[in-house]
Amino acid sequence: MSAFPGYLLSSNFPSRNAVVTFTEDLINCLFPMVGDAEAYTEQQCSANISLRKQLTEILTPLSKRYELDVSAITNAYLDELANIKAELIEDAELILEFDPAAYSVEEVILSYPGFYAIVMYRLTHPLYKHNVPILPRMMSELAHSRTGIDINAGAQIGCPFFIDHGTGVVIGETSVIGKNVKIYQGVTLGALAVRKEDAQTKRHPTIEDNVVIYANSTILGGKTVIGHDSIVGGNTWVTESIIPHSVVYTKNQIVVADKKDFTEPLNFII
Ligand SMILES: CC(=O)OC[C@H](N)C(=O)O
Repeated sequence: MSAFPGYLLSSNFPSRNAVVTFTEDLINCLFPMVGDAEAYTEQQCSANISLRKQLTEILTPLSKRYELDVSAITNAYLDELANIKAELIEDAELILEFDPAAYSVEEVILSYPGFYAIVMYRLTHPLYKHNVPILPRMMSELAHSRTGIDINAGAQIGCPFFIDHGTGVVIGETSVIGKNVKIYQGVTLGALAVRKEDAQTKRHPTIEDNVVIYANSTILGGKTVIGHDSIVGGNTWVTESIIPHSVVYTKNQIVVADKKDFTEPLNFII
């Protein structure tokens, strides 16, 4: 009988509880009214004493297994929080501006699952860029389990970004999304083929600025580009690039692209 792999007994990994606490504290520092506002004063958060300690405690055991400069990563990450917060406020304001069912930016911040998923994405992406293993995935899967929205920390997502309703949204690791993009529940930005040997290649689509993708549409492939200012209608299957200013939708099970009400570029039937 083969022995169990040693990692099962290793203490070199972050505990789930530590990751949940770190995540909650991060969010409470960015948006004190989400948690216990009095416990997270601006002063405390700018000092980041507790966050620094927590991140160091999470990364130190990982650094025994992976090459990580714990203090450089921790400093760089905490320095990034102010920019992350500024971007998130822009995201929340776009949601308020675009969703007729949103009545205040506070409502968006406190309640929208799409906003929560974007918060977690913006908090995990810098960790991914610093080549931190496991932690960003644990955080994004926490958001996935809470919202049904699966955004891989490796995706590159511009600001502002809007996800409405959100359940079932999947945004793959090598997706690139421009500014001012809006997506609805069930949208998949996925790979055309799932092969382990493609791990280092761009497998997921590029969505340019000002695109809207309505519910349950699936856009696949690393070379697939949805041109800026386009609309992808609900339930549409797209595996080829779409030129800017298109409207793409499914009609009688056939995908067609029509001319949008713009003066320039012509559209085409695919
Ligand atoms: C979203 C998606 O295409 O997932 C498939 C696989 N995990 C990959 O990243 O390629």
